[in-house]
Amino acid sequence: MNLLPSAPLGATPVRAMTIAGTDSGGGAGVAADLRTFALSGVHGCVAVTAVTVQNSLGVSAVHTIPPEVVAGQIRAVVTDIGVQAMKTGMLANGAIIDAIVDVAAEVGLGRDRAIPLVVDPVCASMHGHQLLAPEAMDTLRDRLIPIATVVTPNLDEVRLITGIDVVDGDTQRQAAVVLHEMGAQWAMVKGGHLRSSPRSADILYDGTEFLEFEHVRIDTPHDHGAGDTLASAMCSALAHGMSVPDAATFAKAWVSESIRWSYPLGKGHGPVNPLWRVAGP
Ligand SMILES: Nc1ncnc2c1ncn2[C@@H]1O[C@H](COP(=O)(O)OP(=O)(O)O)[C@@H](O)[C@H]1O
Ligand SMILES: Cc1ncc(COP(=O)(O)OP(=O)(O)O)c(N)n1
Repeated sequence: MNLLPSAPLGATPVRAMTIAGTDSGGGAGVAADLRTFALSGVHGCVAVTAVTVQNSLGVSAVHTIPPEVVAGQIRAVVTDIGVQAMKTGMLANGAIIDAIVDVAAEVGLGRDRAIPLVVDPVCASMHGHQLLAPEAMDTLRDRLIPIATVVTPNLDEVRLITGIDVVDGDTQRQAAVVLHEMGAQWAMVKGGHLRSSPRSADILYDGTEFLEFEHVRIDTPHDHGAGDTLASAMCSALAHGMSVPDAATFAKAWVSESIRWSYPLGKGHGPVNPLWRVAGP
């Protein structure tokens, strides 16, 4: 695959910010995003939204950060360091989403503004633990999705956001149309959960054409953090100035390799592994 360039040693790299939760097991959330940012030539900045007590078996507790502290982290970074792209992951509740959307208008974040925004609408962990309060769904739909440069739901998230039960390529495309109509500039509907298919195919749509990104389904239980890794790779590519379709091509290849080289960790699901990028023989 084509890799993204790193800045010469001593020079300031491009910057991106993740607005997301922490995973104490290090597999998903902020930890996953920072791994992908660093390995794709991007200096990663962080706005923490929540701390999760999490391991390979699941999430057992969540502590949320006050909305004004989330907004403060974003404002502090944009006004000093400057970023070329941002992504959201776990946002925990509607008040945090409101704070992000409000500060986004102030700092020029979102579609048709200076800083592109990848929205990974994380609602629950792979074990079913809630990572977004159900009452925040309207705020996600009505306020955050309309400022997304790209929104990247998995099929469970698609069902919660659009009510569409994706069972094949046709329903996957229907869901992409609805997400675009909700205001996202591009919708990428991920097909990782269509487990009966021998290929894992994601559909990208911008209101005019459907683009498909697919890879043979890799047989592994160690896929924790796959969604975060796809979205952060897309964010890195956008920070480097790539178009959304080119960023999606990069991100799909990046996450596929990272799933291929995932490893066991703990007693449950291990993480996907972007360290293939630097691993030696
Ligand atoms: N077993 C797999 N083999 C190859 N690609 C996969 C596999 N599982 C997921 N993917 C890809 O990983 C990315 C994350 O997908 P998905 O599992 O649907 O999201 P999430 O991790 O948010 O639940 C997508 O690009 C998807 O196609
Ligand atoms: C803190 C935190 N953020 C996000 C997730 C979800 O990770 P994701 O890659 O979307 O999916 P799973 O690995 O849970 O399938 C998380 N678990 N924790």
